[in-house]
Amino acid sequence: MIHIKDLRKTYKTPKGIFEAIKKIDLKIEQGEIFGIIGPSGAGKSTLVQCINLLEKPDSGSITLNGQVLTGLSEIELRAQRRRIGMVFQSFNILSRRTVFNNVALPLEIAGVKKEVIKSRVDELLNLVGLSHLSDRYPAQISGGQKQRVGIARALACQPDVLLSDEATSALDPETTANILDLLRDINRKTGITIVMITHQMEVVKQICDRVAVLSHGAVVEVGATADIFANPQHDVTRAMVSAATESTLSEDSQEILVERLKKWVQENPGQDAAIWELHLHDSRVSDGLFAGKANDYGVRLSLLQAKVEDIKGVAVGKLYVQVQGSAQAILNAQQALSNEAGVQIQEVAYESANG
Ligand SMILES: Nc1ncnc2c1ncn2[C@@H]1O[C@H](COP(=O)(O)OP(=O)(O)OP(=O)(O)O)[C@@H](O)[C@H]1O
Repeated sequence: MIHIKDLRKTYKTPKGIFEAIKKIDLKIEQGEIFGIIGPSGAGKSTLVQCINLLEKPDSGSITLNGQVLTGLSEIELRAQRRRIGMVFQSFNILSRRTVFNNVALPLEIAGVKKEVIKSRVDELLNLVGLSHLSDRYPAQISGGQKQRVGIARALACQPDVLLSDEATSALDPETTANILDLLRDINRKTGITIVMITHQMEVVKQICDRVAVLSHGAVVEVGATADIFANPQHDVTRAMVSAATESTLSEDSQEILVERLKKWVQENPGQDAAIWELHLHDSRVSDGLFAGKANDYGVRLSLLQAKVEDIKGVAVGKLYVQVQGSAQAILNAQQALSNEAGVQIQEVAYESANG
């Protein structure tokens, strides 16, 4: 659908040539919601500008449904731009036009007949849930509603792709979730391909089928969202996944738990006890841990705290457990769980019977 091949883009700076995009190769399939994520400065905006034809790459190509977009004349570019609907972080809607007239604008520019515009805009406002606000001005609607106008306007000319550039970054979490639900709904109803450029792993987690992780102008990892969350390979991805699935023990709870751990060891001579933080990346942990395997190693596990989410069918999160048994049994269990069950274990506290 979209094929980005060997894309490179440099900028001239007073310090010399800066490689904003070193080399990007990506294939985005028809009908999918594809996320492009990366930290600040990774090259996301540069990539968006190359895809929407506002920046000319130094080399490489971008093909949309078989049509090579790079290397077109200005007139050809103008026509091709209509095939890509853009949604922006700052909404970019016109304050002097009503909701209806904002959505109608691209159709007016394209020279579409008035009655066709009316029915098309009505249909779009219905799709984004804004029919009742069609006569309002931007100052009279909320941020989330403004973004709905932006989405309806982006879809007006029936583009092949919806390119969302940080569309939810300025919105609160609840409104973000509503806008993401709307985008997923539009994707299901119309089959349109959606490319989500974002620095928020939350966005990827909620709606993207696949994701590419960008760092320093290159794709460092690409795959199905569930796989990326379950088994992140690159440091940048790991940091982003970890931040998005964060669950930590507060200092207060940690103190209380450590006190309890000490007490337990005093009351149970010859036994050690520890608190482990387990990083859960797939369902193996439930088989490997709570289905009784821990018993095989002569330790007892009890759950202290857990934050586990289902991301496209994969359990991702963190568990805190208390583990009790002989020093050797705890060590054996730790090694077996990390080696055989692939569970990442970090020791938060350890109390030994020997003091
Ligand atoms: N016109 C320009 N001239 C020189 N350098 C630029 C220009 N535009 C971007 N850059 C540099 O290219 C790199 C990538 O920038 P870009 O804006 O594409 O990153 P980004 O991932 O979108 O970051 P952010 O999330 O902060 O917007 C940055 O180091 C930036 O300073």
